[in-house]
Amino acid sequence: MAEEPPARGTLRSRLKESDGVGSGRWSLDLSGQYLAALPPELGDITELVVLDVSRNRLESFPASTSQLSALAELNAAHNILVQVPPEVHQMSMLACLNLSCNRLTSLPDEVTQLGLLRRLVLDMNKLTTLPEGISQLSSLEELNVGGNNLSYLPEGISKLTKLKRLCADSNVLTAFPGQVLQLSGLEELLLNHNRLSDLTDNLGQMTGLKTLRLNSNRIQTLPDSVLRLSQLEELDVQNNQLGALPLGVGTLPRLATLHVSNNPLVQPPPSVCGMGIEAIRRYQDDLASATTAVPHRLKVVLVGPAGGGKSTLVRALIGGNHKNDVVATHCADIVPWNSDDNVEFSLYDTSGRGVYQAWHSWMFTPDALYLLTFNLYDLDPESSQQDVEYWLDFLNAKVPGAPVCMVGTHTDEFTAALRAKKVARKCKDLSEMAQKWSQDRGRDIEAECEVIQGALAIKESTSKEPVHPLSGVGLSALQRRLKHLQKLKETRIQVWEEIVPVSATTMSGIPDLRACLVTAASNSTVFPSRPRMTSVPLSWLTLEKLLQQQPEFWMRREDCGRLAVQAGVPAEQVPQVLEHLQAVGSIVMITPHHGEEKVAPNPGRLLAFLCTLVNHDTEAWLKEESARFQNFSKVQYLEARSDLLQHGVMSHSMLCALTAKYTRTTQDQVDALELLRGLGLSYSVRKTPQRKDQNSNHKNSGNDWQHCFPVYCRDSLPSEVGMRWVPLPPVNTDQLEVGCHLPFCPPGLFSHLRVAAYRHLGTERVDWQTGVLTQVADRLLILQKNSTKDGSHITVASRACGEGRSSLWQVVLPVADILSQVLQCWPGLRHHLYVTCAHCLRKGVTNPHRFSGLLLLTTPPPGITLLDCPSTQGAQTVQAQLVYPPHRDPDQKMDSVLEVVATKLELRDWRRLGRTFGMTDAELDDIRYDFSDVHEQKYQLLWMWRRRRRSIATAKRLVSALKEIELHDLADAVRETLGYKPANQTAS
Ligand SMILES: Nc1nc2c(ncn2[C@@H]2O[C@H](COP(=O)(O)OP(=O)(O)OP(=O)(O)O)[C@@H](O)[C@H]2O)c(=O)[nH]1
Repeated sequence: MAEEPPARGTLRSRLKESDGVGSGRWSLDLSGQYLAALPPELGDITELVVLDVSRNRLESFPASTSQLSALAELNAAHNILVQVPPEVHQMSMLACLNLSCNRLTSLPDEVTQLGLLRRLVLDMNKLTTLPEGISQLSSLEELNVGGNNLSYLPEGISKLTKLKRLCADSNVLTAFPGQVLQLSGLEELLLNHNRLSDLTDNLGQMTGLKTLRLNSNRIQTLPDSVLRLSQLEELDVQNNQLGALPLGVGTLPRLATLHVSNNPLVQPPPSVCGMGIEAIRRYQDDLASATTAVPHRLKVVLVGPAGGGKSTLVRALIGGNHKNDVVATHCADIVPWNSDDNVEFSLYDTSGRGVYQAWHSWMFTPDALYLLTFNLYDLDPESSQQDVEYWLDFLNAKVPGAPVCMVGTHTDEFTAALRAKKVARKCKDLSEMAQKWSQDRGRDIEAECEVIQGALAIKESTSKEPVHPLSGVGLSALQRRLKHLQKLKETRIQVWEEIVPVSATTMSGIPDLRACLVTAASNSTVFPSRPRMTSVPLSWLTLEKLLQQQPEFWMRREDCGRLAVQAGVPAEQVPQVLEHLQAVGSIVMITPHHGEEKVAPNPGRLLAFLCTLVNHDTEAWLKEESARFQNFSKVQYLEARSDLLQHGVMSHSMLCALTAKYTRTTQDQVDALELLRGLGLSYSVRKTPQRKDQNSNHKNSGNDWQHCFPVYCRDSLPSEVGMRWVPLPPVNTDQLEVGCHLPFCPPGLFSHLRVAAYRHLGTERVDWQTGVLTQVADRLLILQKNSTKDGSHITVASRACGEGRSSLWQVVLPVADILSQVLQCWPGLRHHLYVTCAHCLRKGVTNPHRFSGLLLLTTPPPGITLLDCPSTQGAQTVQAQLVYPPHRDPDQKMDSVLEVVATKLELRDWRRLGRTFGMTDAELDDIRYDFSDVHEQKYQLLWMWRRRRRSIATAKRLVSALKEIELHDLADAVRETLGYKPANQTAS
């Protein structure tokens, strides 16, 4: 409600001497009183020098105020003035006028009579122009016209020679106001949030400039003349379209603050920019020493069904002749190719045969272009949909966000007369199949989002929840799931609409495909998050060479760091070099489900090694390789062969014989085994307990080891499984089952899980292609994969009766946790974890109720022992302890620990901690992009680390990571939260 103006008597009583008693500068503060009008008597106080009437409801001034001839400062900000009150024009002594946050639509010429004005603040109004006469305000030192609708600034500004600060933020300027170049005394120029796309080359004329803010425009180039701004202390060019910073920007002598985030920067790369001005300077020095510009480079991965024509296409692309006798690709090939357009390609030609798909999917990296190849002639609109979906799902699961170009081969097989028409028709069919896939997947995610949003709405609106599919699930678990789904929706593979039809026989379409690849190699829109680099520092090239010379199959990032030192690459650039080298196909970074990210410095060598262990025709292959088994007796050979074919088990000597070329030393063997485990292909167990022969020098020849390859396991269900694990739980026995529904189950996932969980699955196990039955802590545990109409279900289950029920989670949960970890190796995979209703399982219900797996992240509700079995509409119950996992003490504390770290961690240390956790810069950038809130960014970093590295993401590891980066106080805070004394108080 508007207030009455203060009574006359009270006005004078409010006068104050603004600069202390005796100064004679009388000031009056009438701010923030909801005044709708000023008292007319105000004009009587002619000695008034400072008047503050801001934060009222004033629409005008009383006429008497024109008598305030001594007024030097007037603050009328935050009112509802639609025009500058004419009385103000008479206040000829005004030096400071603040009319910020009103509703002014124009500035009258009369204002320009205020020749003594030094500060004019007009921001947050509705001004569309400023009068030319503004040039008469020759004393002006500060002009703030931010937050208006100005599309240009008047020429007269160039005459304001005393101007030190000009703010025109948040307007609609489309061109740089060149008139400011005349203002040699200008120290601050703020043009954030406009629509500037070009800057003038003469920017360097403003030699006195200390602050230049151009945040959130559309600027593509920062002129080199910026290097002449020798007084510049702060430069803000965030949120623009800059691809490069001028070489030498890091050497500006006074530059202390440089904001460049959210630009598609290639030079310097974003990770270097993120490390600050010093890192930029070092990078640019290094770049200046680059020999020549490097050609564009691109990794292209060919995928698609066997016989689709991938290898033939590779041959056609690189200019080889077509031969009909092409043999099916063995696993994969890596073919380098330099196109005539001086673009270097690494063509990764993968085999389409199912058996190899688990062996080569490590080659699927995010920054490559995928050529999905189909035989166009054989394509059938009815029957091929499933095939197309399989490949799109496969790519989407592994490399969400990657660009996919579909290629139709065998066009020569259509009869000449109808060829053009038929090819066009089939291309349209193929394109429609891809579109259908895209729409269906989008709709599925949308539907799930709606269920979660519904559950969130219920949670927010009522404290007593009605039953719904997600009842019982905690708020934060729901929010995280929603966020995850939204991410899945946004980062799906980018399937190009245009299909490229080719014939490797007649070479028709091949030039078009070549042109398409060349364009992709140089086009930043194909890889918006990682534009291609055309010049790199010399040290990067040296590091690439050093990596290629490494004999290892894969290396730790730390070891890459050591090579980087040798090559002269500064530490902060290492992540960027590795990402660049992966994008061009020179190396591959592999994140195993356990432990830290590894680097394959020479993918060709790694591939050659893997090829020694797999073949689509195992029997024929073993026969072919029989020369390798010369040292085996016939019995030994037959036994080894049968073990592999029957049980997927390879003896150590067999493995060594097959891989002899790559595993000469014991260390090679150790590395090879670690690699196979990291890729989820095999695990090793001791055949017999090791003999402790004290007198023997022969330590561990490895011969008592055997290597289990789940991918080789027999198809059929061993008969003993049916006997030991009957379909229905016996009387009085309960079954605890955690499952995962996968609408699409990528090849190799289930084998990978078995490898990852091998320690938990023990040695008393029976394996077959789709399952493991084992004994863990005296309990039977079954891990299975079942294919159903709606995709696949992976379940892990155990049974117990009586008191034994309480220990079921101990058996099931570790494997379920590993399943969650393994799923992370397929970042775009849609999956739903669930806990099957134990009541439904006991009754053998065909369609048992599945409680949401989000419950696994939720603490059990206190005091609840029974839950309704939803499939009986609540008529029957299920024990809560068979639905909710028990409290996990360390976990509980970890939640508080994460909260403490997220609160206390300084933002400047955030990235360093992330790197210590083994996260890539791209992942860290993703977190920053996804969460604008700083605390949430910090929390998400910790959360992601914990989810990823579940078993090793312990409080102890967190403490040592914090110490590693010298954050000792924070490490102490963590210890305190865990109930330990700070390090310096513990007894030595
Ligand atoms: N007529 C004709 N035949 C082709 C064309 N492309 C490939 N072929 C033939 O199709 C067969 C399979 O070609 P490949 O290049 O081996 O197919 P792939 O996709 O590499 O197969 P995998 O390596 O098993 O995944 C070979 O006999 C090729 O000669 C084509 O454009 N026209």
